[in-house]
Amino acid sequence: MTQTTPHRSPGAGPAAISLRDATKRFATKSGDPFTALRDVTLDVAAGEFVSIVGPTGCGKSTTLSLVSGLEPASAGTVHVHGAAVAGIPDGVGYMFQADAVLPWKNVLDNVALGLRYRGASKTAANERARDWIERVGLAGFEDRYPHQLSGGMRKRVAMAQTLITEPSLLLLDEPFGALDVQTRELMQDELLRLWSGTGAACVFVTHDLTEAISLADRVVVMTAGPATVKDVVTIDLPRPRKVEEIRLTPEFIELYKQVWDSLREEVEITRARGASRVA
Ligand SMILES: Nc1ncnc2c1ncn2[C@@H]1O[C@H](COP(=O)(O)OP(=O)(O)OP(=O)(O)O)[C@@H](O)[C@H]1O
Repeated sequence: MTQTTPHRSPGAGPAAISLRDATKRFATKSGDPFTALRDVTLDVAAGEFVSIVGPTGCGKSTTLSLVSGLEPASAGTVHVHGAAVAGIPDGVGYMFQADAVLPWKNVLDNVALGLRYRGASKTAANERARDWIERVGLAGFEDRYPHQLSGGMRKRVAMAQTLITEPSLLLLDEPFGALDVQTRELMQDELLRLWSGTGAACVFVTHDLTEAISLADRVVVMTAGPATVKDVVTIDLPRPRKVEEIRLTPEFIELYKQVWDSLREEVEITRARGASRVA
């Protein structure tokens, strides 16, 4: 189950993302730096889907911040497509739990936004946006504003908004966390459908082990904070996957046990710390 570093699929191509002993310390008011992440070593290949799970507050989002260039590493290295990360690398697409759709723009303008920022003409951007709106199942809703859409529909807009720029790195931070269970499963299937064949390296942070396993080629289990990689579990389930079906298979249940066995200890450590703080 556990691989030795660097954590990487056998036979995979050159790493799209490569962290080596990446450590992140934040300055604090007391003057003592707070270590959020320590010695994280991880490779993600182009076209690979990696889920990151770990106890609450351990440093999962911070890992994404290092890859996206939002935060510099305090020690160690972070490379994207072979180049050291300094600022936001080209080709990064980000999706968070909170919608990034702009309430004052309609669906068409929201989806076209990324291309417009990159200098595409309105006609060209709108044409591509209409295509993506169709791909995410929202044809006919181009003129609607975000408040006129359901949570799942807004998530579809966010997906189209992210994918229209054809990112080579897709960083997803609990993107479906706020959705009801049925919509969430639907969106997971949609994400796999839209991502498959794009060649994008995908890093997906979630608290939900079922979601992590259903989507990924590998699940990275992080330790209690400051987080480092504890285990990497290879998810050798066939693709294409239908998430609601694959979850019922004995292979899936076995993988779930493996991931949970690894994670449980870290969750207990985190809970014990929380209890000692309020004792
Ligand atoms: N800018 C910052 N300044 C100081 N501390 C920070 C900063 N960003 C994150 N932290 C701290 O770093 C630790 C890791 O945070 P992070 O958000 O990466 O955890 P997480 O695993 O994504 O959390 P969750 O599971 O709750 O989503 C936390 O203790 C957090 O308070």
